[in-house]
Amino acid sequence: MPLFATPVLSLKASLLDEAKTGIIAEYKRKSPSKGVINDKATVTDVTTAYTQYGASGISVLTDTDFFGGHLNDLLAATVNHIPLLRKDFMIDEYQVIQAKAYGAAVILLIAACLTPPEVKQLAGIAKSIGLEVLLEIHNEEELEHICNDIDMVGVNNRNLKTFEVDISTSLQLIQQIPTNKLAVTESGISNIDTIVTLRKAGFKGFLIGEEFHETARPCDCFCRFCSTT
Ligand SMILES: O=P(O)(O)OC[C@@H](O)[C@@H](O)c1c[nH]c2ccccc12
Repeated sequence: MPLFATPVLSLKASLLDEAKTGIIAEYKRKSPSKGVINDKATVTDVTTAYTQYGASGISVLTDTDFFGGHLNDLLAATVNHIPLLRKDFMIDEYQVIQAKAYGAAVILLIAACLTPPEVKQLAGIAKSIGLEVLLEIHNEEELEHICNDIDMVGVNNRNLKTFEVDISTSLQLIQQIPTNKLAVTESGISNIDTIVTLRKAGFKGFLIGEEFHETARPCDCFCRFCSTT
């Protein structure tokens, strides 16, 4: 079967499945805010454990400069039968096609990096090749970037300029996210109580990275979360 005709998994359906945790677990080597996060655990080991312990989806950073990731990390994660999000700064059609070729089910479009017409264009291309689209917003103005081809809206709790995280960003913006778009909350989630609060507010997806890398074995931290969510 030609690559582009192969069916992809749906992150949206997986997040709506109440038998699962709603967690999108991230594989991350380093970040501009924290420096080195994980330089030991391999992408295959970590993503396999995330899958086994009940993640609804997996986010793989493919940006090299800031996050130490690579497209081959995405490919390595495809050994698992789980929706994969390509986490990168997407600005070009080529990257969307590349995401599909390396096994992603979903792309991230960051409103802060794109104009509303650019979001529309890239989201349209993604949908035409069977990918889902997660639009990331940080503030009220960026709600303007939401268009038909967006499946999920992610509120990033991390301020891109100061790197500070504030969960109230999610709690405020959820009220204005259209009800036909699945709401995801991103960054700075470090305990189960926060998930409970955000779930009550209406979020169906919880994107978590750093917290799972607090030990040399990210799956141990994930396991602790999942036994109680
Ligand atoms: O590691 P955290 O604080 O749990 O955050 C994960 C994820 O939300 C974060 O990595 C992220 C959210 N949006 C991004 C855009 C680009 C790079 C990274 C990100």
